Amino acid sequence: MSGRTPVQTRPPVVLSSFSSAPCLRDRLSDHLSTLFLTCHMGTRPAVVADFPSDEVGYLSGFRNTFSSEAIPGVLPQGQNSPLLCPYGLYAEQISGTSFTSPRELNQRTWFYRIKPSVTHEPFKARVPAHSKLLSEFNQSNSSATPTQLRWKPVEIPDSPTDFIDGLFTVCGAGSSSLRHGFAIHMYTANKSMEGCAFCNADGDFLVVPQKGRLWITTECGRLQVSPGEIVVLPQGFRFAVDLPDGPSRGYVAEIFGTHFQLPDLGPIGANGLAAPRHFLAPRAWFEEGNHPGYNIIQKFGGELFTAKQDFSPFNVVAWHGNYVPYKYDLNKFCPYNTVLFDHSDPSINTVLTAPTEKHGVALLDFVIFPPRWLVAEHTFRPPYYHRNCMSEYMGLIHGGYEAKADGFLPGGASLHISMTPHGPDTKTYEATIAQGNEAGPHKLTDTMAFMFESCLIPRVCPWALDSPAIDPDYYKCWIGLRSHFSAKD
Ligand SMILES: O=C(O)Cc1cc(O)ccc1O
Ligand SMILES: [Fe+2]
Repeated sequence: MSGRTPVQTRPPVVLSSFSSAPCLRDRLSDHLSTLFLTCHMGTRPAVVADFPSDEVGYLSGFRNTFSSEAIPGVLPQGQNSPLLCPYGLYAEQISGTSFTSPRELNQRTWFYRIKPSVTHEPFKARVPAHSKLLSEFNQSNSSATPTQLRWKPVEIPDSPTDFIDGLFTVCGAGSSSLRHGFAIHMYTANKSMEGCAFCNADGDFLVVPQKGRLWITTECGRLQVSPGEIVVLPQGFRFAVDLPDGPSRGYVAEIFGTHFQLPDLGPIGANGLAAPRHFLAPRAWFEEGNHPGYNIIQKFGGELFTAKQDFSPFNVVAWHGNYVPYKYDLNKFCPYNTVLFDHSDPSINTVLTAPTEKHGVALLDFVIFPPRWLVAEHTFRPPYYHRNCMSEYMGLIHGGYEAKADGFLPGGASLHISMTPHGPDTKTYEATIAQGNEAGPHKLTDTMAFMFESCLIPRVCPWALDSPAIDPDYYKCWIGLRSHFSAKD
């Protein structure tokens, strides 16, 4: 993938004309990357040329402690908070866990930035308010329903809509203010965010783009995320989403009070599933100069607040720490499965898990159903019929899903809440039985479905239940299942 395609991304930044210190860009040393030079030499163009390519653009590893500097020598050595930081930068820490969290869980990052993020006018309720975001679920704002729910892909709007305006909550449980729970959102958007950055004070976003790439600028640097990849934007990070392809759609899981981890591998061993080195964090990248009227849009308690400032928040010249945004390519996942008989539980393909305090019980598991070989003998190979104490929200990135012959489309979704029965539709059942025991090895191709699975029971938002995308006939996909019973086998 080339990261060098010119595209309209961030709006122009007016370069500072009053700085008494030499401008940072005049102090670039020779070995700066071309990438950096493109963005920062000369008068800053209205077009930012490129986002990083996967080959060179990122730092690799899950939960590593990273260091990154856009100008060599900027990172203070030997301490976090020198009286004067190199190049006259401000030191600022972002804490993703309490100061006293155990060391193996503790997450924080130090930013070295041109101005600290506190330099803004007071937060005010955003006008117009966003009416379709929730971060606390109760009887007054959402419904509990045990029925099987399915949605067709939501239409992408014609009117100009950016990532923030196009985000809407589907369902969730718990509360961001009690630091326990989750929300599932979708977004449909068609234009880049302009003159503003988003900051989610409520929780971490795990974004699953289904259509259209997302070019995401964060305080740690920039990430290019394509459908088939996911990105985690942790609580409190400021970010802006550009849409180089225009119309875009995707899914978002938001978790309150915890962060994602890699699952333990148990008897699988030391390797397999998602490899730590395939998680990619951005390299330091910054914008310099004045930007009058820049808005920070903060989601706090599910409501949006805005604060004005006169500079871009993407002014971090160097950083170090282990609390970072990151992306992961689902095609790099190494799936495990049954090799002789029976159907493995879907937990076998967990990419990331957000734990609760109960061992083995997830606040939110992110599980995928990637292309893979099916080889099980004398086995009903599609997902079994089941009821689960956990709740299952599913989405489809591309292709088809093995349990549904039709009706579950890329960009669509389903929700099977705790103990609600579900499983393969009638067509899938009949076709599988028709193959008989002689089915040989078969490769599932052109598919990438996923599931957000939670121990909490989500309530569904009224606009999701009333949506024109809801499939009122979903239950009919099972109604045709006939009795094959015969008292004599
Ligand atoms: O319901 C679903 O389609 C998800 C799912 C898949 C599977 O292979 C086994 C159990 C399960 O819940
Ligand atoms: Fe299921």
